[in-house]
Amino acid sequence: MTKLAIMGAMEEEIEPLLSYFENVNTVEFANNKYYEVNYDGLEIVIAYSKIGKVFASLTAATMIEKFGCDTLLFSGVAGGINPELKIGDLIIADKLCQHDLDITAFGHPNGYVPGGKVFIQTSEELRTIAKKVALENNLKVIEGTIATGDQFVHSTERKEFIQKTFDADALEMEGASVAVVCDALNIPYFILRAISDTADMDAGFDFDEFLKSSAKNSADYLIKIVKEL
Ligand SMILES: Nc1ncnc2c(CN3C[C@H](CCSCCOCCO)[C@@H](O)C3)c[nH]c12
Repeated sequence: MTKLAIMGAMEEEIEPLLSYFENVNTVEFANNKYYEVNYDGLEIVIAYSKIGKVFASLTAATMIEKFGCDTLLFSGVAGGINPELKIGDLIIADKLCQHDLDITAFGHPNGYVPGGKVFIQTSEELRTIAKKVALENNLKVIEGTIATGDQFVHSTERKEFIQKTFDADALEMEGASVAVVCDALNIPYFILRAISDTADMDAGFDFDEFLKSSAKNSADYLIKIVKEL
């Protein structure tokens, strides 16, 4: 029987998800709160990690190791790189990388450390379900590469570095760390984001303006996917 982890990074990213559920049991653990719900017989644990790769790794590992989740879905917002991605648009990650992981001084590529890999692939099965749901609901969704780093990107220069180095379509601060954890623990995972800004000089203003509406776009689509699991 599947036990599902649904994760975001910010409270604003899981608030629209929690609104779908009643009878929520809250478990406090490791300076965080984990919300247990039951949905059509499906056991689900929902949490927001707090911002950045370290918090996201802790939450993903906790949901799997402590709560026993065997599938992990992430819902949230992202900065758009691919010009096809407008604010509010949805992107599903087929693979993820860490744009700020850098030991190039030793001849290694950006995003690589020994024992790791630059790109980590998400679950093809979950992506297939998601694309079917998008088709059935007439939702425009892009599938692409998401780059993760511990910085809010708000400059064309950094955005272009990430695009050129990783051919990334969008960027954020948690997805690749969730990917490393799920890949190591052999847990199928799915990373969904809606665009809140385009990671350039206007990013901060756009983020503030579109966080809530984009987080809802992602959450509403994710719930439709959950119903198919
Ligand atoms: N351009 C961008 N660069 C990097 N990441 C993103 C993302 C994705 N999420 C949103 C959030 C931004 C962190 S700061 C939020 C403001 O906090 C305000 C609290 O005072 C973090 O969890 C990553 C959207 N646009 C981005």
